[in-house]
Amino acid sequence: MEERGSPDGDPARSLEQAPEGSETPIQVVLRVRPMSTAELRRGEQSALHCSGTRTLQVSPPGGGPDVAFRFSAVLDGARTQEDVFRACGVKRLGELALRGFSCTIFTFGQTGSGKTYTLTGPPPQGEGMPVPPSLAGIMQRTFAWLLDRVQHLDVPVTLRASYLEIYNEQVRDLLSLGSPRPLPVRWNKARGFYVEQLRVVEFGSLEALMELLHMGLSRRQSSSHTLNQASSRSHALLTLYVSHPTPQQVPAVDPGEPPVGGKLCFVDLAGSEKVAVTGSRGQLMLEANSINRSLLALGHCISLLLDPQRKQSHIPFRDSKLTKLLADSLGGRGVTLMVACVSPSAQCLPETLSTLRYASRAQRVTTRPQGPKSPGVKPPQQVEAELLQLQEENRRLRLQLNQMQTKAPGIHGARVAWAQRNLYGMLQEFMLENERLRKEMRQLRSSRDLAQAERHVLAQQVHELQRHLLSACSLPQQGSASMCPCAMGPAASCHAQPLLCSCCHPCLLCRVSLAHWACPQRDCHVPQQVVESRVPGHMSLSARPPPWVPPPSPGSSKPPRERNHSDRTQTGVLAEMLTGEEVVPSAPPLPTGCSNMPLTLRGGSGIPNLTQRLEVLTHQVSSSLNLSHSQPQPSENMQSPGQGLPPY
Ligand SMILES: Nc1ncnc2c1ncn2[C@@H]1O[C@H](COP(=O)(O)OP(=O)(O)OP(=O)(O)O)[C@@H](O)[C@H]1O
Repeated sequence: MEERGSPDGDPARSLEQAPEGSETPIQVVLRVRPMSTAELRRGEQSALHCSGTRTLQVSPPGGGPDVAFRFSAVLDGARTQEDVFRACGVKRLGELALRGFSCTIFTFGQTGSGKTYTLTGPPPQGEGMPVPPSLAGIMQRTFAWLLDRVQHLDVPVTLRASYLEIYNEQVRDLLSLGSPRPLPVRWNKARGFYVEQLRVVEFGSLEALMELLHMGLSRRQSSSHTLNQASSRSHALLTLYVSHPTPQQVPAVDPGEPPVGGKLCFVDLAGSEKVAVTGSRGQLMLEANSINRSLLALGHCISLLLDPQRKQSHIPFRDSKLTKLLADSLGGRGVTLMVACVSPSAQCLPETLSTLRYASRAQRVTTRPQGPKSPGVKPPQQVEAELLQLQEENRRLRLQLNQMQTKAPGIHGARVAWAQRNLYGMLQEFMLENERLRKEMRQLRSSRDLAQAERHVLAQQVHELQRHLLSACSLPQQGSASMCPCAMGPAASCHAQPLLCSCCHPCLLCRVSLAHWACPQRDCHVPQQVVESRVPGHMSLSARPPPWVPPPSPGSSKPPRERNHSDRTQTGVLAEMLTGEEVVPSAPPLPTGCSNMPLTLRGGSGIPNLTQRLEVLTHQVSSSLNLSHSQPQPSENMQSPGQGLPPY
């Protein structure tokens, strides 16, 4: 006979004997339920035989060698609920939880194999018909034992409970105040996987805890199918948190977080099922698929946990909510008991063999149980030693700090000096320059306004004088030769001719060439007004030669002042404002007095030119008026052109 498994008695005993943190195998108890009424009615035969208290023999229906499976405990259908409770060593697990360990009891098996019955007893037969105490499951018995045990403890114990189900891969709070809603499963280093916002309820009596249990059971998803009239369609996890609220205990990190301490978790897994056998359709089939998937993920994790090398690397606990929440129980620091449930019927043998293999693998998985991290009361010698160690560390750190401070001033002072020299100095320079630029800007604006006003007045005066001059020149001269409109002399007979010599510049006022007296063809000159009216494409005003620039005063021995940068900047800005032309601000000083080079209007020279022209025009007007009144001979009154108008 082939024998599998390596159980070793009481599931919690190995932990009692082994030191904390050592490799501890998952304990597996096998329970074979009695043949159900339906199975007996169908005349099905039993294929399982218990051999002793720890071995199960499987006899294939078609003959062949028996296969034996060995577990921590094997319980046949004749065993009572109390027998199961004792055989599982749940009291020892409860003691470990009180000491701060994290303990898990989970049932596993085919649908209808008796998992829920084992944990919570048979379902109530109706309203107001409580389950007889003799049929109470592991959970009720553990609750009763725990509450009794706590009352006899010397230290106060706080008990809390949470209850959730994983239904179609969603975590739902079975103790929620409102209707259950999906809750997220999170992970952090300190807690591992946990359900966020899960309600944790404190209880102080067995009745209160039973109420919580019934509340959860009534909310849990269940349906009827071929193999089970009240089949659980979800995995259910009820957790009891045990803590000792002593002054030494580290307070909980979050208000909603269970206090640091031990816990005892009861997991009622939904049963694996073959939908072809159970006849599940629609929603039932969806539920069955979800259940089977999560059980497959659990089996996969268990298989990988058997490989020591894989165990060190990666176990896919994240593949399902179930494996996430069982991660610590299977591969972490918990103490775990698995109760595998099977049907004795030969018709269920394939599923039963699957469960047995599953359970055999599971009992080879080991965990490293760890107790609470919160420190207990330390002996005085240890406290004294730690105190001395801390004092020494404190002295050493102070010394290091002093050394750093003695070195620091040089570095610190140099940095401050650098900052003062550079940053603060730069800041001051910028502020001064800004102030200077603001002042210069104010001056420029005021100069610009003055220049614009002056220019406007002068332009008006020029216009007025021009009008006077033209009207004076057009007066009829009886008995004498008619005067040239430029008032330089009598009008030449050529005024009637249309051509104007190209070397001559026109008079600004009468448009007659101002150099006609020097021109060999001056007899052919005509007033510019006549030319403008006769010649298309004549020169526009803007295209005419620029105004005159006054020469330096001959009597002045003072050399022209060298313009500095500010002057040039000011001049440039003014010129741009006045002419609209771009002027290079860094232009060299103007070549004043140079009459034979073409002049262009440059900045501030516009205003003196205009003033000069005004003076000349005023003189011309008065001369013209005098001439027209006294009718002098042209030869007598001919003035030197150089004395009349300034050259261009
Ligand atoms: N040891 C037992 N003694 C008497 N009746 C039992 C025993 N185990 C299970 N039963 C009965 O068998 C039926 C199925 O049991 P149970 O609901 O616990 O199975 P299950 O494994 O939880 O199924 P599912 O996975 O579908 O929820 C129930 O009617 C239950 O009362």
